[in-house]
Amino acid sequence: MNILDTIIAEKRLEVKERKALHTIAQLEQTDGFRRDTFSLAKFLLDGTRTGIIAEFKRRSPSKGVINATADVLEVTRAYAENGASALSVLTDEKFFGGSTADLVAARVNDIPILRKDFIIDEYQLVEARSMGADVILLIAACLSPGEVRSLAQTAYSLGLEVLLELHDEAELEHVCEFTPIVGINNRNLKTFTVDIERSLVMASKLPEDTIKVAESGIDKVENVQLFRDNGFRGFLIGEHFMKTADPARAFREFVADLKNFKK
Ligand SMILES: O=P(O)(O)OC[C@@H](O)[C@@H](O)c1c[nH]c2ccccc12
Repeated sequence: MNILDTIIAEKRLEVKERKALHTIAQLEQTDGFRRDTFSLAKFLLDGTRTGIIAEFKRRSPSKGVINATADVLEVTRAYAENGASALSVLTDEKFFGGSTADLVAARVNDIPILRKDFIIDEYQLVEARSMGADVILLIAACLSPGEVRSLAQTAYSLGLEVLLELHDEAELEHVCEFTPIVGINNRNLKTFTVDIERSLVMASKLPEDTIKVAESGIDKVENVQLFRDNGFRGFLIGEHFMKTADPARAFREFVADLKNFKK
C-alpha cells in the first residue's frame, strides 16, 4: 500500500466517526454557512495580487515535522497582508498535523481559504463550508472522474469553489465543467518525488480557459516567473515558508524578491 492509499483508508474511518458526531443539519446551522464565500477564481485573476496560494502546514508524511511552533493566526495574517491571493490550510490531523481549529483561526483573513484535506465524501464539503472555507481540494489520484464530477457539482451548489489536483496525463479525464480551476501537483503523492516540470508539461494539455495553478516544490521566484510565462495564475507554496523559523518573514522576502525579479 502506498502512502496515499494509507491516508485514504484512514480518512474513510475518520469521516465515519465525524458523521456520528455532527449531523449535516447541525453543520448547516453554523456561522460558516451564513457568510458569503470569497471566489478563488476572482482572486487569482486579480492582477494586483501575487497569485500565491500560501499554505499553513505543520508536518507532512514526506518531510516529517516542518514547523512545530508556528502560530496559525500570525502566519496567515502575514500571508494575507503581504499579497497572497489565497490561503491553504491543512485540516488533516493524523498525517499533516492540521485541524479544523487552524482553519477557523485563519478565517479572520478576508481572502479565499482552501481547505486542504483528502475529500472523499460529500459530508466533508458541508464540513468545509461550516469551518469557513471557500475552496476545497479534489485529488484526482484518489477519486474516479465520476466522483470528481459529483463532488465538484455539490461543492458549487454549497457556494464553494474547487481546486482539482492532477499529477499526470492519465488524470486529464477528471477535468469537467465543474472544475474550471486545475492544479498540477509537481509532487507525486504515491512516491513523493518532486518534478517542477510536471506543471509545464501538463499546462498545454488542459482546456484553453482553465485557470492553472502550479503546486509543490516551489522555492524560487524564478519558478513562479516561469510558471507565469506558461500561463499559470496560481502558485501553491508551503514548505519554503513553513520550514523557516519565521514563515511570515520568509513570505515577505519571497514577495519582495518576486517584485524585483519582474523589473
Ligand atoms: O510544501 P510545498 O512543497 O510548497 O507544497 C504545497 C502543496 O502543494 C502541498 O502541500 C500539497 C499539494 N497537494 C497536496 C495534497 C495533500 C496534501 C498536501 C498537498
